[in-house]
Amino acid sequence: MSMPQEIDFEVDADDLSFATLNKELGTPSLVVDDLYITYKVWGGKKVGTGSAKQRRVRRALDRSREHVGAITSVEAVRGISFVARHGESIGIVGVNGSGKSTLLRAIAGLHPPTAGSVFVSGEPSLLGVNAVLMGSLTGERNIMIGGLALGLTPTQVRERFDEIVDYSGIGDAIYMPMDAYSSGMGARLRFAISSAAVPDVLMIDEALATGDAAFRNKSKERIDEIRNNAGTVFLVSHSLATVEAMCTRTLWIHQGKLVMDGPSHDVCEAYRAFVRASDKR
Ligand SMILES: Nc1ncnc2c1ncn2[C@@H]1O[C@H](COP(=O)(O)OP(=O)(O)OP(=O)(O)O)[C@@H](O)[C@H]1O
Repeated sequence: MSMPQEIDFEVDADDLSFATLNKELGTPSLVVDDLYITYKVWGGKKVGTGSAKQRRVRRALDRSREHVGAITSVEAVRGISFVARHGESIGIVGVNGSGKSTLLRAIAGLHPPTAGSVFVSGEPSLLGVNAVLMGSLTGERNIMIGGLALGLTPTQVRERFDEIVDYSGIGDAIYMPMDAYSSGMGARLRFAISSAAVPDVLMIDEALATGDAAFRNKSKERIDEIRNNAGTVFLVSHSLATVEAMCTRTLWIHQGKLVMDGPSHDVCEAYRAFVRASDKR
């Protein structure tokens, strides 16, 4: 799919109608203020253009740079600002490489901002449960690891163990290494662990995409439960149907920028139209 360099209908944060979006919502749970995340990639740059002979001469004249290696900057998130409130479930959509996961990881505190800030009220719980789980270990061990990452004590994890296994519905597979799970089984267990603590801020990255319809219904109930307990849920997904079903509000990220922020239906419609138009080009 070809991509335009810039999208010309960028939304100015000042124009957003928070009054409509946040009707009956709680106080802010998260403030992202002019956030920039830049990755430094070593050796990612093209060595040079021109003929092979020209490149050899250039390398001969520039030995020191060759040994140091080139550094390429990837600006994955470029000046994103928004406020999330208690009781909101927020979808994040955008094409591959638009910066969705990077934004989520920054919210979880896994990436320090290059510039700007992320303020979180209360305990931002997920904090990378996906990141801490280990495929070579059994589901049972991963429940303990994930539970501890959520801030539960070992006793609390043991108390909730049966409930997490029941919720995931994976049965005796819990005693097998997670590497042996199908993607759907892995997604179910990750979701069951991530949401075990009814966290203040739950972040879900594609985890629901592989679940079946029954599991998606269960996930929606759990998301609603977290929202009813004044939590905030973020969901990154390529499934617009899932985002529309689960999220009250959606952010559309493109080339690291926030291009639209509003009710899920409106944003998903606009994004669908953009993808259709891009496909035709
Ligand atoms: N660890 C990394 N090191 C260098 N560049 C990275 C790293 N992770 C992501 N990027 C780059 O940052 C940009 C945003 O990537 P990100 O994974 O956040 O996008 P995404 O919208 O989640 O994509 P997808 O839908 O494909 O999962 C891309 O250009 C990607 O190549």
